[in-house]
Amino acid sequence: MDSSSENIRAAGSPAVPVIDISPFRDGTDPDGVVCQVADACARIGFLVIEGHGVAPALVDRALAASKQFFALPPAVKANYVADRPDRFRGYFPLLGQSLARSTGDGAAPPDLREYYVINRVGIDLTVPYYSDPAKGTAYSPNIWPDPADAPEFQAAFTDYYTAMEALATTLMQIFALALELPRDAFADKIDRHFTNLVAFRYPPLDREPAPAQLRGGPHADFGSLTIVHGDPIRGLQAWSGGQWHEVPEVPGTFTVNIGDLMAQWTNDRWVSTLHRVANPPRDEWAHERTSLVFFHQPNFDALIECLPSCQGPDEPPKYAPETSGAHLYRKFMAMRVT
Ligand SMILES: O=C(O)CCC(=O)C(=O)O
Ligand SMILES: [Fe+2]
Repeated sequence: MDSSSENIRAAGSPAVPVIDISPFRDGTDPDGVVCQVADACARIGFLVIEGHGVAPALVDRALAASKQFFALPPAVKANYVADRPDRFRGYFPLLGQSLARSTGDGAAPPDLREYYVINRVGIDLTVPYYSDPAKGTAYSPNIWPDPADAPEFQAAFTDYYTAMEALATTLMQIFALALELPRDAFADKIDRHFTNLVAFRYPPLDREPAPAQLRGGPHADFGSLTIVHGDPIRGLQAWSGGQWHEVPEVPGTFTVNIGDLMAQWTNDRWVSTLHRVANPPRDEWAHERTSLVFFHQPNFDALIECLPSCQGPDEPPKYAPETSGAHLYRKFMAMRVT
């Protein structure tokens, strides 16, 4: 089987470990957590975390607000489409983008999903770093739904974003230690991050999808790490060891996966794993899936180059140094279908 094969059912996945990170957060056994995370990042690039400290009510509010927004008529949702395609904010209609195109497959069909994107909250975007024209649309203000259309959306997403930002900071500290670096080694690369938080809706299927068309085509993520709150409606699958593995979506947990920039930093010692959102089997076509995904993205001008600790005499850097911003925009623009 190759990674483009269209199987729906994947292997169960003992390969993706469930890791309780509370001993790191409360300081009772930080090394134990660091070891488990290092192993998962090197082996499969996916882990499921519990003991993260994010209140379930925050997740529930963000999910409820997403569902309320997506239930609006298409003509209303269209009011929230950004004014230009490289401004990654607001509403993206069904069939407008293709994840697989980001991997160079320019003919891949569009993904079976719609979504809503927000970026930084709680900071002053008029300060020179953020308003600098050289940063393009990276630090554009958010597009918020009118409260008349989705009353809880802005508050729920602001709170969820803030919680994910704190969790990502903790994870980047765990990552630094797992790479035998000081705990704050990444701090000055992520203090002006431009992370997208995206609510995805994968609607029910009402017909056989086109050949190779999936809810989310095969791709690797673009940033440092991704934090996914999935749904009981499964579908997230990771490619490893020559087969697709179902990523366990355990209630109360988050799935974390490594993105391209972490692979570039570590010279592929850690894997930015190919993954996809598979279509449900025929008898589950009526089930829709809603996910909340935090795509942690280092500072726009952070130069991502092989960490000295990941470079040996026989391991020259595999990737040319590249900024976080350049990498992300290259990938974003490749995903466009319409
Ligand atoms: O919706 C999901 O669960 C994950 C989607 C995904 O992998 C992506 O958009 O990069
Ligand atoms: Fe992804």
